Amino acid sequence: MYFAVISIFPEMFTAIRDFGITARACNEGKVTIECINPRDYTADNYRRIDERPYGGGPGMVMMAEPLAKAIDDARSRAQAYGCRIDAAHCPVVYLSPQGRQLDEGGVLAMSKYEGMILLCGRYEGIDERLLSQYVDTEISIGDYVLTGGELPAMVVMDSVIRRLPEVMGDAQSAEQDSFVDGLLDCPHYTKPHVFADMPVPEVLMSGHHANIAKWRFTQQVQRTKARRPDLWQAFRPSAEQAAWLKKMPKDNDA
Ligand SMILES: NC(=O)c1ccc(N[C@@H]2CC[C@@H](O)C2)nc1
Repeated sequence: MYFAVISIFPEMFTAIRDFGITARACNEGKVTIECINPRDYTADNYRRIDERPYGGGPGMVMMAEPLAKAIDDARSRAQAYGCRIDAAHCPVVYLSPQGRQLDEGGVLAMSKYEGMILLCGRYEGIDERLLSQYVDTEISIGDYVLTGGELPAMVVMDSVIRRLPEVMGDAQSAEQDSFVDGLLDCPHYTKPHVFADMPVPEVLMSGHHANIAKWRFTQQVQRTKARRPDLWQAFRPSAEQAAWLKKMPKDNDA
């Protein structure tokens, strides 16, 4: 999968290109992340990419032209990579608090794209004419304002890359993540067997895989009910999960 990020701070993206699963996916050629700096598309000696806002007010606004040229270049790079560069296969995505809130369903949908061009703003934002002309969809990672779109862009790329079939090594581990089956994750334990006088729950030491699976599901149900009643309301159990729920002691229905 191809990602182009348009940002005046390309060095920030070492955070996902140089570490962990996302770095491995890049090194194995399963993912390409190209950083495109709008400053490289300016015509003046000062490499201006921002200007004072029309109508007055504080701060600066990012100018349309350098971003337009950067997006055009990103599209031709995506095409060279093999992407069809329409909105259905390789959308231009603007990260902003005005966007559609990112959730696991949206992540799964984005993991089907051939590529994505992620537009990262700074200052007070980007000239509206660039957004209306070039942006296919806006995404928000939450109802809060950040100094730039780079961290949201990395959140989007991280969550999408880990859902790519060719990247999910042990598919099970991704399946058991919070939200993937609509429930929060269960607790996890590893060595040592006793920590701070607390032993690991016996069932996990039993080697009885069916009991372990049931215990983990029960933990997910209890946690989801306690911490995210909204998720519990929306939860649609599989046939197997519905059977297990029926057998759960009443207190689990608290
Ligand atoms: N919640 C979010 O996903 C989010 C995205 C971007 C952002 N800030 C940038 C800086 C200027 C403008 O481009 C928007 N803040 C919050």
